[in-house]
Amino acid sequence: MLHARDLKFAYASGGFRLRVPELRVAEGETVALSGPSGTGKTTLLKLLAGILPIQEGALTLQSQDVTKAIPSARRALRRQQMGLVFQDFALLDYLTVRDNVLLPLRLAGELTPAHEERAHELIERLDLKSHWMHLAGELSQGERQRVAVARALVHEPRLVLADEPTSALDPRRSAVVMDLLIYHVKTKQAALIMVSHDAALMATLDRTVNVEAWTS
Ligand SMILES: Nc1ncnc2c1ncn2[C@@H]1O[C@H](COP(=O)(O)OP(=O)(O)OP(=O)(O)O)[C@@H](O)[C@H]1O
Repeated sequence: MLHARDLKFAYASGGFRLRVPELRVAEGETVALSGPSGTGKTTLLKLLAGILPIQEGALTLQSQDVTKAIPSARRALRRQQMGLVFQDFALLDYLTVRDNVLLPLRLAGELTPAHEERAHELIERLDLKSHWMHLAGELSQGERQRVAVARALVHEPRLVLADEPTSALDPRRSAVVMDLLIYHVKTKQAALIMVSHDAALMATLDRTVNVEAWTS
């Protein structure tokens, strides 16, 4: 599903350097990225998502070499094949929960009634049914985070990249989110790469990769 080899990345401001000798993630696999704060976990997720450019090394996604793919091709791949949950949730406050979940599909002209049905099911499963037509700007942080999870899963992506997707949630809702993510990966032969600082939560995934050794 994903193969990164000799990836190297540095921000223009200098200082931090990430070097990933090799990372392989198979279909149906769930992987936790661990390591102390500032070791590059979010940076690595952004490289894999194509939000940051690959400066050196090679990245293959579903047998497709995306190392030198142009930005529009990476955007299309991200939209169609990936589900992303980042720490800022990236919701539009002036849109409803429903419209936030469906917006990427609507903008791409790919929205179908089946997507709307799935969005509703996800929102119900995430205990947000009563908020379906509420504005995102009126939600708590935990509610916003769960909307971001629904948006990441609505199009049944092959690869889910999630940066601490339960950080704002109580234990019961964390468990619901983790169940949803893992169920998706296992039933659709997708893959999950997830940043976490929570040992109990990491233990629910197939394996943990410590990013610390890849940083200088
Ligand atoms: N846009 C940026 N420009 C310059 N440096 C950055 C930028 N974003 C992050 N960094 C730096 O890169 C390093 C790695 O940051 P990153 O957010 O990837 O770490 P992390 O392991 O995800 O941290 P945390 O666990 O605290 O979320 C840090 O030293 C950070 O200050």
